[in-house]
Amino acid sequence: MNGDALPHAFRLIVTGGGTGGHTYPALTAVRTLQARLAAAGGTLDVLWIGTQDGLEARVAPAEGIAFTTVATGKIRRSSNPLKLVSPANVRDMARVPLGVAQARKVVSGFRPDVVLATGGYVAVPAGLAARMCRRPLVLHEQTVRLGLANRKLASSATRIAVSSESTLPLLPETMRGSAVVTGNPVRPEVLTGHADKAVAALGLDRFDRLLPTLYITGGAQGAQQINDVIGGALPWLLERANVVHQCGPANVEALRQHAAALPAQLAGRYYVTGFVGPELPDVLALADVVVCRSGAGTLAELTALGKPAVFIPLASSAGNEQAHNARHLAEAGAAVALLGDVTADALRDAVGPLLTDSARRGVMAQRARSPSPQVGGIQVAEVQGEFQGGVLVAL
Ligand SMILES: CC(=O)N[C@H]1[C@@H](OP(=O)(O)OP(=O)(O)OC[C@H]2O[C@@H](n3ccc(=O)[nH]c3=O)[C@H](O)[C@@H]2O)O[C@H](CO)[C@@H](O)[C@@H]1O
Repeated sequence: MNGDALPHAFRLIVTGGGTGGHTYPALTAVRTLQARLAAAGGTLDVLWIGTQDGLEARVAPAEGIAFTTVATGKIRRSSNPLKLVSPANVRDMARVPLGVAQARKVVSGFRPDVVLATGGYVAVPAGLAARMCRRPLVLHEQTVRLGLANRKLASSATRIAVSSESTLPLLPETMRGSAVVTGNPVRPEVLTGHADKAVAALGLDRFDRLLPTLYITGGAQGAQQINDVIGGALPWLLERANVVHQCGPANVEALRQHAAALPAQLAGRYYVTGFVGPELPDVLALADVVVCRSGAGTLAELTALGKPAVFIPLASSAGNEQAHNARHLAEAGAAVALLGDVTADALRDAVGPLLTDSARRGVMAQRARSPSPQVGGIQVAEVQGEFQGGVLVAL
């Protein structure tokens, strides 16, 4: 089956989530499929299997997508084998069979034409249930190396959609024939934001429009490391830029208190929020420079838009995936990568020239956007996520 020859009434179970990097590609695939079927006079019946505390629990219902949960077990990675058998890991592992049993009931009741899994812990029980119920299982991988959930599911999958050519040689040999390079789908609205709408929606009227705007984002949960580094550089940054700081829902209060000590003029240029919801495209349009982690979703969005970025990768991400992403975009002149322990001084040195020199920003933006040949393991064009409907080719 492919995206051009879908049945009239299509039944899809989509599973994946926890973070934005797994949730938004699933959402984009669902929406694209809905639109394609509607255009052909068909219908999509879709059910999302997620977790109650993941981002998908908010995103799916808000999009009118039927949503259900199953038990999941989070595996805390560690280089120390003793930590792998920690009480928390043992307890969580015990939840996996329960999750599989629950997911099996859901899958056999719904009878999907396909189960699409985009990663995150919840994808494991739902993906295993697909195999048990003999339903086709399609995986989507956002990063160059397979994430933990997709590694667990690889032998059960019918097809795997990957975001980069560079993933193909890394796949288990038995999977290579069923792999298809689709890119990492980016929500289309991310590419069409308006700066003025962000100012109106977030009440940024005290921002100084003669100054550039810096968007700082730590991902859906925020990033303590980024918050700490920004805290150390804040007055200095606010003398040179307006700052929108997405810090994670748990950190908002502490950061607002910290900001209360700023002089009034600088405080007016600082907007702090836990999570950026539907305004994200407009905030990205407003941003002249972005400071962020280098997860695959953020990377796909920033390169598609051509935004100058300073990456502070998550040091412990699987196989140092984020450091790999950051380093290779930096080598292409498309970003600055701050690796290891990052100080406020290092941040000032990286961000300062970008804030004061718009020509420099322009060159970096151009390099981020331009399709380039292989850049040390990541093809910039492929992570741009232009291929919105790509995942459908794998169905
Ligand atoms: C800690 C961890 O395991 N990180 C992984 C996770 O990234 P994680 O999900 O943390 O980050 P990504 O950069 O992949 O995606 C974040 C997504 O959330 C959106 N967003 C974020 C904040 C906000 O306030 N509003 C909002 O909409 C971003 O625009 C983006 O679309 O999955 C990625 C894709 O498999 C991996 O590359 C990362 O290594």
